[in-house]
Amino acid sequence: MSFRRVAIIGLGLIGGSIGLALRDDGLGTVTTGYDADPAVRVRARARGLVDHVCDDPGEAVRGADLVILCVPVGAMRDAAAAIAADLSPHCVISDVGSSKRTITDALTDALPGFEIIPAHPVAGTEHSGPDAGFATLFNQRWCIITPPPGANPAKVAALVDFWESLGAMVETMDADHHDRVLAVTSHIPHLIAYTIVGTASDMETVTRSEVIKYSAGGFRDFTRIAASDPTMWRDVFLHNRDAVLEMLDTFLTDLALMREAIRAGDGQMMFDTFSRTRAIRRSIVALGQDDPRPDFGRSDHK
Ligand SMILES: NC(=O)C1=CN([C@@H]2O[C@H](COP(=O)(O)OP(=O)(O)OC[C@H]3O[C@@H](n4cnc5c(N)ncnc54)[C@H](O)[C@@H]3O)[C@@H](O)[C@H]2O)C=CC1
Ligand SMILES: O=C(O)C(=O)Cc1ccc(O)cc1
Repeated sequence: MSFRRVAIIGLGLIGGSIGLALRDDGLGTVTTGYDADPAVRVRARARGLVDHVCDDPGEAVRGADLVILCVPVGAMRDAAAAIAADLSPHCVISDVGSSKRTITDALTDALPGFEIIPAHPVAGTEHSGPDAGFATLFNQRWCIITPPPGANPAKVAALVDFWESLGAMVETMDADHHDRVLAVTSHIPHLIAYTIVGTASDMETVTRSEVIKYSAGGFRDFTRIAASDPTMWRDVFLHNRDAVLEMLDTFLTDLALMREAIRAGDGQMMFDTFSRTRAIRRSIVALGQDDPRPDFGRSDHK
């Protein structure tokens, strides 16, 4: 089976990118969309993010065989409740949220009896909103699908095909495992970036203009991440709390070891750690998993 009518709820960076990628896929998929913000709907129409931008969530999902919720993690439950009465009984409900356990539970609660197959494209940028999306966002990027126990295998396979048709590479895993993996590979790195940029701007002995003027490559990379959407990231930390706290404890232990090595002048410890981490970066590049977007990995990008 394949999805002929796809409804996208939330027409920001991710929803808009899915709509644009579907427009370019040549499969004739019909797309509808809705966003709670009227100004976003205006921009979505102007950019042609979907074939039909609707002013009502029910109208957007009527007749759809795939509905994808592309709203902040904390808005998933309300977005699901707003479409419940208008969903076709056969349709698949999915999402793109950055954490998976609480979303799965919220969607299962809000939409009893529907086929819910959560997903997370591990692809994005620090930009958000209806002008941020682009059709190639998912090319060669991973999309993790977290089918709940008992999910219909044919519908899971159709969702895998769907993401592959957008250019993604697909992996399936359990929602709890997803949340622990992403806590360490995405959520804590964002937390570190938000914190270090905040620390630098709060310092009394270094002025804010010096921070901006002399920011070296590493700090500039942190400022890009720390420019990510505050609503989205607040929701990620509220919803992936347990996994983030668990990984954060491990990270703080390692950071304390590093502080001790610096205090004690233990160059060997630092050299060994930095050599190990350099090897990880080199494996990512060798696998072609560094960012394929032009200029994206450069320290002087905007
Ligand atoms: N930004 C990124 O790099 C990535 C984000 N994600 C996930 O994708 C989801 C969407 O993120 P973005 O597209 O970046 O956010 P965005 O802020 O660009 O777009 C979200 C849109 O949802 C709309 N919205 C909020 N509540 C709504 C509701 N109840 N009903 C309908 N529309 C509603 C907002 O008006 C906004 O236009 C989030 O759950 C996020 O965790 C996943 C991968 C990457
Ligand atoms: O901009 C970046 O570097 C990102 O890491 C984008 C991103 C943000 C959230 C996700 O759930 C997945 C990818």
